[in-house]
Amino acid sequence: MKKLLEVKNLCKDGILHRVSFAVEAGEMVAVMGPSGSGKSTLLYNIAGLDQPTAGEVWLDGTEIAGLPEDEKAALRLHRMGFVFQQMNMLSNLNLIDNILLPAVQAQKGKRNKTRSKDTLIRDVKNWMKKLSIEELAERDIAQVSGGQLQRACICRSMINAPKILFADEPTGALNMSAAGEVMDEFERLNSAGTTILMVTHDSRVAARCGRILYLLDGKIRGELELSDQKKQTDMERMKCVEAWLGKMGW
Ligand SMILES: Nc1ncnc2c1ncn2[C@@H]1O[C@H](COP(=O)(O)OP(=O)(O)OP(=O)(O)O)[C@@H](O)[C@H]1O
Repeated sequence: MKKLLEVKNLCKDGILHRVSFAVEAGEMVAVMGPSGSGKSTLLYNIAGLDQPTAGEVWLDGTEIAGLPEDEKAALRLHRMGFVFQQMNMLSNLNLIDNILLPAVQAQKGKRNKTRSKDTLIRDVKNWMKKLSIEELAERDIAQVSGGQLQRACICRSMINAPKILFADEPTGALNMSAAGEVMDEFERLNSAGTTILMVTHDSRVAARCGRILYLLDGKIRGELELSDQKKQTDMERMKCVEAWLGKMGW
């Protein structure tokens, strides 16, 4: 399989210490580790939302960390999707306009508009339908549940067909059933070919990924491969993850 993301000796102030790993196209990988171990910092530095102090981040053949800010922003818009616990939706826009926004931004400045406004709206509605929130298009973001809002964030993150989706505690603010639904969506996206790198505290969530990286004090201390255990039940996979986390000192 082709390496889509390659992180080489990434350092950030005193937080990350020469972190190296790769993610292949089509993988769904979780990053776990104790609070303060540097998981969010790792995600932000990989995704170009923060500037590493040293090291390289290669996405699909482009080194991101050394790029000027405007080029990084363009890469984020066109090739990356983001789903965060805080969700970062704009409160002055309704649900559909929040999802539409990055799609409209991606068309700006393009001499040959690849998607007309009607096409963009159709694409947004298609995503909302896929994630069962099409009835909520006109609602304010304060008028939907946490799970529905997180599904809207997933629509927004997918609207420009990213190469990779970054998620920081995407189920952190959700109850168990909403978290399960959000994970169902991630699994569907991953099965359809989207590569996903997510930070989670939840072993139930991590057990649904193909691989888990364990971060401690800003270093990767272990890795658990789960892709060969697809035939196991969710409960068996979770037990396997919890046993491994126990060995890692979780
Ligand atoms: N902007 C910042 N400036 C300075 N230190 C920071 C900053 N952001 C985070 N830190 C520190 O870096 C360390 C790692 O933080 P980070 O948020 O990456 O950890 P985490 O593993 O994601 O934690 P949690 O699981 O609690 O979200 C912590 O000690 C934190 O206090």
